[in-house]
Amino acid sequence: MLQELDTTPKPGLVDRSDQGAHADMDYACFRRSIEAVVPYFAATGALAAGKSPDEVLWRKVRKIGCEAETAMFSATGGVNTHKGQIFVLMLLVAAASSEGASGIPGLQKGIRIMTRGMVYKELGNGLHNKNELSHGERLFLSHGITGVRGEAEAGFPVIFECGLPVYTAMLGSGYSVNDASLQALLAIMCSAEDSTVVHRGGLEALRFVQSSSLAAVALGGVRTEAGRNYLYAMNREFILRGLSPGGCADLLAGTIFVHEAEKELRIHGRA
Ligand SMILES: CC(C)(COP(=O)(O)OP(=O)(O)OC[C@H]1O[C@@H](n2cnc3c(N)ncnc32)[C@H](O[C@H]2O[C@H](COP(=O)(O)OP(=O)(O)OP(=O)(O)O)[C@@H](O)[C@H]2O)[C@@H]1O)[C@@H](O)C(=O)NCCC(=O)NCCS
Ligand SMILES: Nc1ncnc2[nH]cnc12
Repeated sequence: MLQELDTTPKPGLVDRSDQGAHADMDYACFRRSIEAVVPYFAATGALAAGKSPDEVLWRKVRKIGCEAETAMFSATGGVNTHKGQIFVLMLLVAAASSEGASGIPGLQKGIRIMTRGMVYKELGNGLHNKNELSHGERLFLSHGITGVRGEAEAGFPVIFECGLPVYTAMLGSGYSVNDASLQALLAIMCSAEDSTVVHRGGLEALRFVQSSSLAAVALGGVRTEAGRNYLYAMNREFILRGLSPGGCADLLAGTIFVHEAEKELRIHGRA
């Protein structure tokens, strides 16, 4: 979580140099949020150890996730800093600590089993009767967007097929952790259906985020001066338009976690 926060310059997002397109949160607020939620991940890892990654485990993990969300809101004074990230990382921590984890295929399989049917159960069924809807729920009804739940049920393809290969290749070529994270974020932004972006600016904003990320990658991203300049310009433009790809930041944190978890699993002979 810290590495995601520290990655700079992230377009429209809070980082070491600015607070992106956010009036209500800054770097210090994110640090408080991280401090508040970290213990819940340790609890999830301990709970999942040696267990099958199934619906029973996920129900228990989700309860811890809800507690983490409550701790986040009380640390930030009610600001949603990490709701999506808590959800993504809880799932990944549970899958990586569980019995089923053996390398990337095992990790993805565990996630898919734990979240099987989630989109239908939580979005496709009965939302019309709910009094209060979250942004994600509302966007499902208006645009059919499945957001973080759809990503999870599909086994986080944006992490495993976009973020992770780019992150690993960049580190393997000798780039810094910051550069590798930025390049992975661009790859994620090219593909993710980020409901935070759609909530703020509609489908047009999502197309803008995806096409400007593609343009940045085409220029070489952080690997060229032109790409770096473009990235700074993207940050200015996202701030002007009030765009924050918060869901993509969550998937970057997931990418970083998977990279580290894969090393750990290899060390312990489970990859
Ligand atoms: C499943 C839960 C995440 C709950 O879902 P919920 O329906 O409550 O929330 P959503 O609106 O669907 O948002 C989920 C957050 O997921 C992130 N996200 C969006 N798209 C993607 C994606 N494609 N892949 C991954 N992640 C995605 C995103 O989080 C980030 O953005 C947040 C900041 O957004 P911002 O616009 O600045 O702030 P808001 O307050 O949201 O808007 P304003 O009102 O200010 O305009 C930041 O958090 C980032 O992390 C989405 O926000 C999970 O919470 C859950 O399981 N909850 C428990 C449900 C339950 O079981 N309840 C019963 C008892 S506890
Ligand atoms: N660094 C960040 N800035 C804004 N929203 C986020 N959601 C998760 N990480 C974020």
